[in-house]
Amino acid sequence: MADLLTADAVREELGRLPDWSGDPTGIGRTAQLGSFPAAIAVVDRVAAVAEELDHHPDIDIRWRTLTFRCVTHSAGGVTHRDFELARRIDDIVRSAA
Ligand SMILES: C[C@H](O)[C@H](O)[C@H]1CNC2=NC(N)=NC(=O)C2=N1
Repeated sequence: MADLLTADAVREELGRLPDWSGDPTGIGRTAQLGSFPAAIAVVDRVAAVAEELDHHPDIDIRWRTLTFRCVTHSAGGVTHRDFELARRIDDIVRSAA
């Protein structure tokens, strides 16, 4: 099981990810894409990465605004795997924007 990060460690990692906020119970970001199909294309790419990492974000879809939340359910909080996934989500959003 992956190790839970402390509140300090979560704060430090969040300092490197300006679009993300959160605490040891979860981290999240929103992303507004240009259209609903563009948002769904991002979700599709995130799905592929989630399968690759075997780590899956919670995703809320509202027209062209996506909200991602990352938490390691099996650990009951935030781990390094959530930050790895968050960075991969940022890469995808960046290349789609
Ligand atoms: C069996 C498989 O590794 C687990 O169920 C994985 C799948 N994806 C997951 N994703 C997230 N975010 N947390 C988990 O605990 C988790 N567990």
